[in-house]
Amino acid sequence: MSHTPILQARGLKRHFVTKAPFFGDPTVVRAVDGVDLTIGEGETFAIVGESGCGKSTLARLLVRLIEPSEGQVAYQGNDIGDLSEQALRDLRAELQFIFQDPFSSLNPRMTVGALIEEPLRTHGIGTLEARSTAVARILTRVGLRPEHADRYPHEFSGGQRQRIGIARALVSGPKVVIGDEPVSALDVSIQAQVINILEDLRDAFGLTLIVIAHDLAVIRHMSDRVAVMYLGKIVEVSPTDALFRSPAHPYTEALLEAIPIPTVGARKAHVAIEGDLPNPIAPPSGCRFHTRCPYAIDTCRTEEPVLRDLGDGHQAACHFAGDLTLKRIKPGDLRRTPAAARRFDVYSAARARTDPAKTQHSSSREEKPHAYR
Ligand SMILES: Nc1ncnc2c1ncn2[C@@H]1O[C@H](COP(=O)(O)OP(=O)(O)OP(=O)(O)O)[C@@H](O)[C@H]1O
Repeated sequence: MSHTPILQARGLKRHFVTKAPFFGDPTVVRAVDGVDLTIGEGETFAIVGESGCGKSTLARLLVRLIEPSEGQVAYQGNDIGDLSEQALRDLRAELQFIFQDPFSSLNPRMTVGALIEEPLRTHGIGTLEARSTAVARILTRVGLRPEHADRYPHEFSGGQRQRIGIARALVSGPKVVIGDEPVSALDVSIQAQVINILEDLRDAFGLTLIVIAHDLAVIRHMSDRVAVMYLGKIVEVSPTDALFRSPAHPYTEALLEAIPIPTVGARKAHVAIEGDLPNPIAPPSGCRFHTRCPYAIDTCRTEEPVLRDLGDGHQAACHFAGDLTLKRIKPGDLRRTPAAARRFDVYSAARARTDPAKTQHSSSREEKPHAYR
């Protein structure tokens, strides 16, 4: 990553303590459980993962909409945990959020003009006249008209309301914008328009964009780098092309295999990842993905893999992530081609190095049905 760092998280955790309704001890949900990341100025950084893996919590921690249980976030090199009230208010103007649901995030009793102007008023930016000029200008930038300022949100379609949400987020001239599923509530036909607007504004204003999306096609299209989250941790982070070309973590591989094949008239091959997301109250030992991973060996059940550097900014937290060739081998491959059989031998040898107890049982692994098919 050649960009200057703009946001950095170190050892970031957010554990939600929920009280038991009647009896019993409170439970602790480890929503974000030790995240380190660096986001560069001007880059579009995506966060993906199944529902409940901690994406929204991480995004809220990055802009201090919620407080961490542990760890730090630095914006332009300064810890945002130590800010005074005033400095925090100034920070809020620079780090803005676009919410998923344009219906509930806009106050229905305020005109569109008042809604878009609100962040400027809150941060004491500009005179009344300058603010109304800024509102008219940003309305035009998002493809609406200045006279729309006098109308109310219910008079607009879903796509237009999301444009209003974007205008509201951008009017104060932020440096970082976080979109939490910014298009997933919209019709597919409208999604591309809203994405185009976001990309235009990003390029025009040199924004750093952090996008949370479950739609991998959106992410592939928009982002420079992707972080994959699983149960509160980042398990892979990579430039987008490399992630889609050669995922290094079995969870990423499973997410990619779950993408429907967009062939007209064909039945969609929508493959779900086997099993449910384990409860973040008691995450599995060792590698948190081992309970659903078709490659798991004993080591995976006991030793937690750390994010390892694979070169060119690609990192993955998997005991096998060092050799991407090995990662592509699936048990079923053995029965298909001699080349695949040879690769399987290499794979078994690598497993033996990591987990000698498993060497003599490698053939039994062939019988295990592949979890992603
Ligand atoms: N305020 C809260 N109190 C208790 N638990 C919470 C709270 N907010 C989030 N959680 C829990 O933390 C975990 C992570 O939630 P989070 O919303 O960050 O996940 P997510 O990946 O963004 O999911 P989604 O895609 O569904 O929004 C979930 O188990 C969720 O139930």
